[in-house]
Amino acid sequence: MATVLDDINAGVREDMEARKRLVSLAELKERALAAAPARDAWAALGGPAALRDELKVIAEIKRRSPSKGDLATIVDPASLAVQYADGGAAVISVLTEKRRFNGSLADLDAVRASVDVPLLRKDFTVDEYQIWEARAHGADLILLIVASLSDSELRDFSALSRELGMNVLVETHTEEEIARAVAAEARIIGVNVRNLKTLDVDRSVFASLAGLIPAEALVVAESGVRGVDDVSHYAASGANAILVGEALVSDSTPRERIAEFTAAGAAAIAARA
Ligand SMILES: O=C(O)c1ccccc1NCC(=O)[C@H](O)[C@H](O)COP(=O)(O)O
Repeated sequence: MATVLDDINAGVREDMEARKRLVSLAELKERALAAAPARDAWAALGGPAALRDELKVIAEIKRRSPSKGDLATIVDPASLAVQYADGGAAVISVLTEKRRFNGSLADLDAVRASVDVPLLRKDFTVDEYQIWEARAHGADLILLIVASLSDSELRDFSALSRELGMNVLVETHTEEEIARAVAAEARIIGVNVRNLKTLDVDRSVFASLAGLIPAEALVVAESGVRGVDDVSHYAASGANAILVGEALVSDSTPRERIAEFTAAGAAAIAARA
């Protein structure tokens, strides 16, 4: 039976084929190679293990989700991104998937023009075209979801992203997926506590898997942050960064929220040391 993730990926492929008819891969490559160099998302998220002294926040611009429907009316993603940056977000994630999340590359362009922090193009990457597209639109980091890709795709897409100067957030949800991410030499590994096949959110998944990730890799806890208790839980369980969508887009003071999450994370990390 097809899962939610299968359906999303099928829609992503269809939409991408339509974009390919408007902008060829050759044209996209020219644009990507002419773009300003990518910012260092690895360093922004803490860099080498010895330098990681606080919890970093990846703040997401997320309009809608398959699990919750419409989350927020984001009239101006650029001004939301400025609030995220002012609050201290290390990286801003922009969901560009159209059908299920109501995102777009126009959102990514608007955010790129408004802030200088590294940007994650948050999409369901299934084709190298999307990687060239991410770079052409100013992204610094892309998402690869292990559950959607073969080992060779994982390796090839990671290599291409690195060649273009970008970092890769490799997303996992199980022990086996972490082993595959490590084998692909991922340097930034996310554990998404949302099961993308069932949409269940189980925050305990993070603590059960984070310890399997090698110390050199940056560990990102993805999804399920609703308040400071969740932040403290993830930081105490080994997160170097958290990826937060819903809690920020549905808050009237996202800047203050990010500062609050950063402080809660720092306290939990200090207690862990
Ligand atoms: O958010 C969903 O419902 C969803 C469903 C299917 C595939 C992916 C989905 N979300 C992508 C994400 O991983 C989240 O946007 C991200 O981790 C932030 O999560 P949250 O803070 O819980 O909004």
